Amino acid sequence: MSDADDPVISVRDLDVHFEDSSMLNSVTPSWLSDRLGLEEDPTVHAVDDISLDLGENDVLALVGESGSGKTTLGKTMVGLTRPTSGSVEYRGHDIWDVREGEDDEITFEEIRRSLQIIHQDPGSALNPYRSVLENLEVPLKRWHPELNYAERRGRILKLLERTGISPPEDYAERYVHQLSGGEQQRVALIRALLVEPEVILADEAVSALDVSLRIGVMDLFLEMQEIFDTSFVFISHDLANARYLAGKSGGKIGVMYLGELVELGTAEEIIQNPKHPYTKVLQWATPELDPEQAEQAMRESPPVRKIDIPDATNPPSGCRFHTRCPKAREACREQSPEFYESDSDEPHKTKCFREVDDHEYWESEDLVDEDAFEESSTIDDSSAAD
Ligand SMILES: Nc1ncnc2c1ncn2[C@@H]1O[C@H](COP(=O)(O)OP(=O)(O)OP(=O)(O)O)[C@@H](O)[C@H]1O
Repeated sequence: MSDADDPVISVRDLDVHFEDSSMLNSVTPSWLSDRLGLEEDPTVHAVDDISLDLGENDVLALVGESGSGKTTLGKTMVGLTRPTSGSVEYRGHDIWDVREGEDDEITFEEIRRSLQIIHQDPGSALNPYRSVLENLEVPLKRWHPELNYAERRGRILKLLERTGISPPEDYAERYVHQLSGGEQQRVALIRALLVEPEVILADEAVSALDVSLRIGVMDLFLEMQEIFDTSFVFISHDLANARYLAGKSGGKIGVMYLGELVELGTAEEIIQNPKHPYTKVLQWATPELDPEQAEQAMRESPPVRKIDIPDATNPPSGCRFHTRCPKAREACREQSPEFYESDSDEPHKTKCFREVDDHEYWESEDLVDEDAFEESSTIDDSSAAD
């Protein structure tokens, strides 16, 4: 973070829970739920007890498997999802107090403008029946009504050119469906940038792109971040993408597991010196991070126990990863670890008792037997890192 004293977004003790409205629960009468052992109105712990800051011109890459709470955390950070408890502040103002008129020092409109989102499917933010120019005029008309048509067009053409969409006059007249996936994502980024936001939440924004196009779009994010001084919250299930973005921008990687932030640190710390056993699983499942070591590692068992991935409606007691962790001991089942500062030169925090030399973890009984590991030939990469 560029200025630790003045975060743009500040998250404190954040919980976001949902009532489970899955089909099975919503259509099952209560007498049958009882028989099937389904919990009535089970609560999904999408995000639990997370605190973090996002500074100016900062990059935070959130990684973790599907359902770990990345999107929920990101959307709550930009004011799209309401916290169940805890707070999310934009420049010292509780976003939901502002939204509900309890803080009128700034307007909610101002917050909405400052915190933008781009999605995995850029088409969802763009109207397919309008030209690129017409699509990009929408935010400018809303937020800069003082501009006339020629001024709007001038700004849009300049940004198209800057983001590598050339010739801009030609592309401005095209319809969205006439653009490639990479071009659509660039236009979605321009749409977000045109309102001069302070933070852009990019939710799996490169996942749908061909591998060859991903680097180009990530480079564009980095270039735009520098030019516009915009902070990025970048969500990805892929540790390699997270490393690329956070590493090149001097940002951080946050690793999530079952609704909790389990490790947070600079990209190099997370990649070169991972502390949490779950981060080591993600690293194992991302061989492109270090192809030389990966070849050896793939011959060994993955560092995770062979069990069904727990459910966010009923997270395990104590450390949530203890049911899969190869290092789990009795203390992990009984107590929840705090977010301990790791012993390294760069900022690095880990939610694991192994960071505390004199923790009773070290004296408690092992929970793991040798047969409990995945066969390396049968592990499903998508379950480890998807
Ligand atoms: N509106 C909602 N109502 C009920 N449950 C929800 C809702 N939104 C998310 N969840 C649940 O919250 C948990 C976290 O979901 P979330 O989408 O934040 O995870 P994620 O890490 O972004 O996953 P993915 O990569 O699959 O999008 C999941 O169990 C999900 O099913």
